[in-house]
Parts: sequence; structure tokens; C-alpha cells
Amino acid sequence: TSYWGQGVIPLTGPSSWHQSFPVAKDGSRQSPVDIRNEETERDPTLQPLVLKYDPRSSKTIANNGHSIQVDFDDTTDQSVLKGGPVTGSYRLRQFHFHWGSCDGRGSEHLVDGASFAAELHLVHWNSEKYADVANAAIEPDGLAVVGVFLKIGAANPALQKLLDAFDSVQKENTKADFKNFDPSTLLPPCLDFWTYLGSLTTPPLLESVIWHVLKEPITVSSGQMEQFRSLKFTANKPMQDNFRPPQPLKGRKVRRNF
Ligand SMILES: NS(=O)(=O)c1ccc(S(=O)(=O)NCc2cccs2)s1
Ligand SMILES: [Zn+2]
Repeated sequence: TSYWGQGVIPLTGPSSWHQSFPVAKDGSRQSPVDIRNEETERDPTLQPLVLKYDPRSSKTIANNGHSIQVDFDDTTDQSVLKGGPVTGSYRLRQFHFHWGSCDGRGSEHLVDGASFAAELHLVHWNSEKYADVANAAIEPDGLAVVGVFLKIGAANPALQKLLDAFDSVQKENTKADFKNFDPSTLLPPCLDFWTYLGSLTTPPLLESVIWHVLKEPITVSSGQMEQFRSLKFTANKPMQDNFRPPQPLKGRKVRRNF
């Protein structure tokens, strides 16, 4: 299935997802959202975010037809998220990106209405309470996703290591080995975050994600963004604009730890 309107069926973009996934419209905690910083609440009880990643757990890089994704061995607690709003430990499963057809758009979350060129999502699941990601993904506290904004600026050497692997995954549904990659090289020095209860931003849009959106972006150059757009969606279309627009807060409070 091509989620992003690149398929032959005319109506497959985010605006038609509600036909197969009613939660897209009826849900109470859909993602992404526009983070209006003035309306967020500073919560001094939030613990610091602790991300402990082991490069030995990285496995493969894949073009899954709607994003580029690096998968991790999540059979043990090698790479985990702790702290922030969550109790317990969430195991890193994968990371992937969302980006635009031009540098002026591409992120899923917005900050005071502003988009970034891209957004990195590091997906973790609650390995203390659930057996695997599929079981966790249907629970309100099952997933913890860290969102990192990519802002146009200097070329990012850590990102370049990833981009250099893109040649082997240009086509949809291709996969290649991607060992010894340390995802902490993609994090900004400061882990200040906004947090709120939300959902997956792609079908099945499950309302099982505790979101942690980092305040500080990492940089990406325009040339590096072009390399993301050299990847292919289904039907050989350039992979781009694979972001969902912001969804209503429906009374939710976004907290910050800074
Ligand atoms: N853009 S995002 O970070 O909100 C994601 C969308 C989908 C994600 S997943 O690959 O982890 N699937 C989750 C599932 C596993 C099993 C059934 S659903 S993460
Ligand atoms: Zn995502």
C-alpha cells in the first residue's frame, strides 16, 4: 500500500486515511501536532531523557515504500530509552525519517506553525510490560517515539554515513545490511523535549505513542536533502512529502522539561 498518494488509487494520501482507519478522524490523541510553545506547560517533575544506544544492535537499512528505515535487534535491552515522562524501559526497534519535496516543509510536528526540512523518528516499545512491538503498539503506553527536527544548515557527517548506504536501497522494498551504526550520532547535544500523548503518524494510526519531540534540531544540508529525494516510492516516484499534517490537540496538554 502506498500511504502517500503515490499509488494508482487516486485517494491514498493522509486526507483519505479515515476511510480505512476511522481513528484518523474520530481519535482523541492523533499525531503529529503543531506545538504552540506558549501553550505548553513546564513540568519540573519530568525526569531527564536517557537514551542508551549500542551500535552493535543496528541490523539493516530498508526502503519500505514510504520511508527509509534502520532496524535494530530488539530481542534484548541493548538500546533503550528511559526517563522523561515514562517509568520503565523502552527498547529501540527502528528509526526512520519524514521529509518534503522542498526544504521549506517535511517535518511532521510543527513549532509555532513552523515546519523543518525533515524529522527523524526513533521508535521504542515498552519491553517491561509487553512481549514485542506489535503487542505494545495496541497499548496506550506501548510506544515511545523521539522526534528530532532536521534544519537546513551545515552538512551533517553522521547523516552522511546513512546517506552513503542509500545506493543499495533506492527501490521500494529493498533492504541491505547496516551494521555498527550508532543512532546517538544523530542526536543534538541537548535532549530538552516537549512530550504529549499521541499516535503513529502513518496507518494504522494507533493511539499508543508517548511522544518526545526534542527542542534542538540537528542540521542537514540542501544537498543531503536531495539525496533523501533520490529514493523511490512505489511506481518509481521520488520519495518525498511523506509527512502527515498536524492534527487537532482535542484538549491535550503538551508538557516541556525546559
Ligand atoms: N511515524 S511514527 O513514528 O509514528 C510510526 C509509524 C509506524 C511505526 S512502526 O513501524 O513502529 N509500526 C508500529 C506497529 C507495529 C506493529 C503494528 S503497528 S512508527
Ligand atoms: Zn515517523
